[in-house]
Amino acid sequence: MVKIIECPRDAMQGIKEFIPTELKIKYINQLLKAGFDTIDFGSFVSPTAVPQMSDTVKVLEQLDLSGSKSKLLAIIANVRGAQDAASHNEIYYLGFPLSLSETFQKRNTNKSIEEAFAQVREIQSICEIHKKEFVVYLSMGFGNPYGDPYDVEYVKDFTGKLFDIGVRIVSLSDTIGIAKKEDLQYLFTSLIPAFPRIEFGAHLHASPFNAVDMVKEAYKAGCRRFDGAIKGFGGCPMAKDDLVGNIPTEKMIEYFISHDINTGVDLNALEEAMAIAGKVFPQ
Ligand SMILES: CC(C)C(=O)C(=O)O
Repeated sequence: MVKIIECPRDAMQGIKEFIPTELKIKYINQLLKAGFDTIDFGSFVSPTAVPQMSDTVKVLEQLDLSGSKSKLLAIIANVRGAQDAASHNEIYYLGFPLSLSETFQKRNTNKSIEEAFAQVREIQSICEIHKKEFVVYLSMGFGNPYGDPYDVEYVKDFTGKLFDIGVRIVSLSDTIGIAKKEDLQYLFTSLIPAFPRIEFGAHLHASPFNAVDMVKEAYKAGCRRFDGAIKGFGGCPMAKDDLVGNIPTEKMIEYFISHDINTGVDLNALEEAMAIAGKVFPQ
């Protein structure tokens, strides 16, 4: 069994033209019928920084969770966002991107890694108080284009610090799609045995041509938690001008089905969601 985290938030956030709230609601409600483990549905971040996500609360209010086995995840970028998100009972996971690259951390949040880590500490305790699960995304998890220090020992050390403050889910995020198969293999096979009490995930960005190969490599290396977005839409608008898409969910599912690996996803409901995606995203 693998956990599939469908990320309409990541797919939508970089689109300049505002997607009508009603259409977002319709799309996410269909995704909720498809049986994904989790839906990364929105973010509690500055509407100036990410205007597309400014209607996250309105969207949340109209989501139909009855009968859905999916859990909702909201991305947050600071303590205030965490408090806002934690006040909503429907939200199960808070997800915080913490960069392994000092340059990207500053560019993305105007904070140093040390300052961001102090926020992680506070958010961890907010999650404990509000009984939320906390997912830390290690952005630039496979290296960075800025020449900032990076190697597997550095990632291990970072993960150890997160473990020490109580974090139990860490998702390695290939923010700009630079991971190679060997990196996935090396990183997951080093981290998973070193931290048996942490659930590791893969939030990959890749071209449609090598997306499935990347998933395959991460799976072989022991990863069981995978983020994706239907048709590979999306990418991080803070990282690059030309977005590198998400892993196309339907391709990932095709791969798992062909290897008899259960995803829990209902293919008919997925197909219906893909039809709506055609209206949500500019082609
Ligand atoms: C917030 C994280 C998960 C992200 O979208 C990324 O790093 O691409």
